[in-house]
This record gives sequence, structure tokens and C-alpha cells, in this order.
Amino acid sequence: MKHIDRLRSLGLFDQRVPRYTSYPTAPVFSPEVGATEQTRALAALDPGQPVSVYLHIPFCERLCWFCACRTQGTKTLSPVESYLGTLEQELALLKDILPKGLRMGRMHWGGGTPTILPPEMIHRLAQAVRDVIPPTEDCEFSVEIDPTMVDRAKIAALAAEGMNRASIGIQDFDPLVQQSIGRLQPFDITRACVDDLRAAGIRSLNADLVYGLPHQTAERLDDTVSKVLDLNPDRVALFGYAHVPWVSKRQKLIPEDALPAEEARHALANLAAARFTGAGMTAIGIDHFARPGDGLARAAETGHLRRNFQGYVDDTCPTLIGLGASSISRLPDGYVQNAPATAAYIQRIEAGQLAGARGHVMTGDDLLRARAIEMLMCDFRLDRSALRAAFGAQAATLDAQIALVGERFGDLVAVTDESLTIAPEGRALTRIIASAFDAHVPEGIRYSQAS
Ligand SMILES: C=Cc1c2[nH]c(c1C)Cc1[nH]c(c(CCC(=O)O)c1C)Cc1[nH]c(c(C)c1CCC(=O)O)Cc1[nH]c(c(C)c1C=C)C2
Ligand SMILES: C[C@H]1O[C@@H](n2cnc3c(N)ncnc32)[C@H](O)[C@@H]1O
Ligand code: MET
Ligand code: SF4
Repeated sequence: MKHIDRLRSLGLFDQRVPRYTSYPTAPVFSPEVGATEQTRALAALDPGQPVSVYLHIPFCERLCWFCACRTQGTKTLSPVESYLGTLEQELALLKDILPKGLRMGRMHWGGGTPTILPPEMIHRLAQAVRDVIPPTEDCEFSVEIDPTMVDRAKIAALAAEGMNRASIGIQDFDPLVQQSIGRLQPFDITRACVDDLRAAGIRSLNADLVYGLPHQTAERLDDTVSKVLDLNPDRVALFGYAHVPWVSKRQKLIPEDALPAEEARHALANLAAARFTGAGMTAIGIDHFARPGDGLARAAETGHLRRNFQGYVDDTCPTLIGLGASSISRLPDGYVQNAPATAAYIQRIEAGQLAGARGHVMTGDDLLRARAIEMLMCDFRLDRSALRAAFGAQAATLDAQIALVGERFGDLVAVTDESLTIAPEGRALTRIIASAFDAHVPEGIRYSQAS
């Protein structure tokens, strides 16, 4: 059997599985967990342990049709300004709840488009966070940047507030592909943005790309990769296009008949991966690349790679506090997600309580499976010895499933008493293999395809 047909027979093209940026995944969170649990867990944090902070800005000036992020379009700054006021109120609530002396080791602004904020709002927001959770000396501050929605003044404002890492949205440079996803972004403007970021002292720069977009061909993607390499990013994220028009209504504008077919899509991922590794970058997890020496590559080498809602990270803070609409917090005993719709989020905060609306309290079994799935997603290796060391006899509850995976995937995995390792030829199946360890199979939820 051809290798691709074997991958197909194991579900690569028809299984719908999560991307496991958390376990359990966000769609299975329960409305029984909310602001009460959030408040209690935040109050009980250890002030000696720095936290990570994620801040969500759910606004964009343009709405790209392919995008599945939680964001809304706006042509004026007035909803943004009013949202900023709500974020300040949320922070004021947190100030009363958090233990004194808590510090912030990492901050990430994501979206949507954080660079929709003009310089004065950037300063206001950074100040508001700093007042409540002061940064550590070596705090890392990263921002998602839309190269078409930023200028030198905004970059200078972010840099003055301590931004030392940035991630730019590129997706694809081909004009026809850009047209078909409703996102025009000239190379020159992207290049100027990269130059400005470097001049502002950004030492770690990530570029986001997407494969599987309409009209993408091997030739066009190859050209995009050449342009990206020319920009010399430290990291690249290469996401498989998730076509989920039932989640993201704007995707109804995507011409489905121009989407690459299954095998072509798989070939696009392989082509781009080969170009990035050929250019000396290290492949990280299922969809990232990093220059050797970059924090992410070092974390992968030393077994410290982690996965959270932002994708792959070298973040070791166990606690993530999510601020803003739809943000998810990872707290010592579980997850809490703020009300996803911006209006509902604002309403809750204005009523004087935290905005947690859904969540999950982790059981011992969840913690074990979460770590097992994270190991597979990060290292392609479920380390049974490490799980036994951390979870004791409970680790044996995965044994039967490990044996089943061994049978189902044959020589694409290697099972020993020490580990379950996914062979390089089997890595395209990683999400499917991880899902074998998922005990929360949601009803009525349709994930995107596994390839
Ligand atoms: C910033 C970009 C993205 C975030 N998530 C996605 C993108 C592109 C992709 C995505 N997330 C979900 C789906 C559908 C199911 C799937 O195929 O896996 C897709 C395509 C599911 C999902 N992820 C989160 C939530 C709350 C959900 C449920 C569906 C929904 O409510 O939208 C968590 C989450 N993902 C992102 C953020 C910012 C976030 C929570 C703060 C980013
Ligand atoms: C934050 C990053 O998420 C990626 N992104 C946004 N929408 C989608 C989607 N539907 N499928 C895959 N990746 C997506 C883009 O690359 C963006 O830059
Ligand atoms: N909104 C920015 C962009 O598209 C950042 C990535 S998408 C959340 O470029
Ligand atoms: S890709 Fe970025 S700019 Fe485009 S809609 Fe999504 S969040 Fe907004």
C-alpha cells in the first residue's frame, strides 16, 4: 500500500479531531464552572510563583474570510475604547482577589488584532496590567501583529512597554490566494513591518502561515516560503487550514471548490516543512519551526516544550490568567473560560464579578491524560516512565489504550514498557493518536479534519 493510502486508512483524511491546545478541549467545558470557581482559584494562587497573562483583543479592521479566531470587525475605535475600559474594570476586580506580591513572568496580547490599539491605548492597557500584576525582571512580552494594521508609533509604544517578542500574521503571499481569503497583504508592507520590529529590538519574531488555503499550489506555496525565509523569522507556525464554516460564519465566503484536495493538502504541508528544515530550522511539534538557539528549539531539545492555547510555548509558568472576552485561564485545579461573546463579557464585568462562564475542574484522571496528550503533541513520545514517576500506579490506567494504539498503528509507533513513540512517518497522525487517550468525547461537536 502506498504510504499516503496507509495514512488514509488510519483516518488522516476523515477523522475529525481536536488540536489539543488543552485537555479537556474547550468545547467540552461545562457551564457549571464559572466565576465562583475562578475567584476561589485565583485567590488561592501561590504569590511566590510567577504567572503568565493572556489578553484578548477581539477586534479587527478587516475580517479575513479564512479566520476562525474570536473577533469582530470594526471601522471605528469607539467599541475598542469601551472594551479597554472593561479590561481595566476586570483588572480592578482581580486586584481585590489576587494574593499580594504575585508577579507576571509572561504576557501575551492576542486576538483579533491587538495592533488596532493606538499608542495611548497601548500605554493605558500595559499600565493597567502592571498596576495589578507587576512583571518580573525578565518578563517576556509578546504581541500578535497584523503588518497592515500597525505603524512605527504603535511599535514604539509596544516596545516602550517591554514587548520583546512578536508574531506577525502572513498566511500566504500569493495574490490569488490572498484574494480568495479576503486578505490583501503586500510583501513590501510586511517587510517594512519586520524591519521596524527588528529596529525596535525584537529578538524573537514568529510568522504565521496557513497551508490548505484556496488556490494554494505547490508552486505558489514554495514562493511564499521563499519570501518568508527572506524575512528571516526566528519561528514559523504552519497551521493546517481549519474549514469550519459552522463555527466561523465568515468562512462561508471561502470558495470550497478551490480548496486543495486531501492528498494535495498533505503534500503542501510536507513541501513547506521540507523547505523550512532545509533552511536549517528545527521542526517543533506538529506545526512549528524554529531556528536553532531560539527558545522554542531549545525547549524542544531539552524536553521542556509545552502546549497551551497559544500553541507551542517554552513557557514554564503553570498558571495562565486569561483576560478579556473568550479568554481561557489555566488554574491549578482546572480551566475557566470568560464569556465568549464580547457583549456578554462586558455585561458580567460591569455587574462587578469575574466573567468566567464555562470551565472544567480537573480530576486525577484528567491530569494524567492531559500530560500524556501534551507529551504526544510536543515530543511525539508518551513517556510511560515519567508518567509513573509523576502519577504512580494510576499511570497504568493508560496501559490498555497504549496496547490498542500499538495494534492499530503497527510500525508507525513503537511501544515499549518505557514509552509509546510515534515514528517520523506516522507524525501526520499525531492528533488522531492523541485522541485515543481522550476520555471526554464531546457530543454534537464537529472538529476540523486531522490532516
Ligand atoms: C487565534 C486563532 C485560533 C484559535 N482557535 C482556532 C484558531 C484559528 C481554531 C479553532 N479553535 C476551535 C476550532 C473548531 C474545532 C477544531 O477544529 O478544533 C477551530 C478551527 C475550537 C475552540 N478553541 C477554543 C475554543 C473556545 C473553541 C470552541 C469553539 C469556539 O468557541 O470558537 C479556544 C481558543 N482558541 C483560540 C482562542 C483565542 C481560544 C480561547 C481563548 C484561538
Ligand atoms: C493566529 C493565527 O491563527 C491562524 N488561523 C486563523 N484562522 C485559521 C483557520 N481557520 N485555520 C487555521 N489557522 C487559522 C492564522 O495563521 C493566524 O495568524
Ligand atoms: N490579526 C493579526 C493578523 O492577522 C494577528 C494574527 S490573527 C489572530 O495578522
Ligand atoms: S486573521 Fe487576524 S486580522 Fe484576519 S480576521 Fe483573523 S484575527 Fe483578524
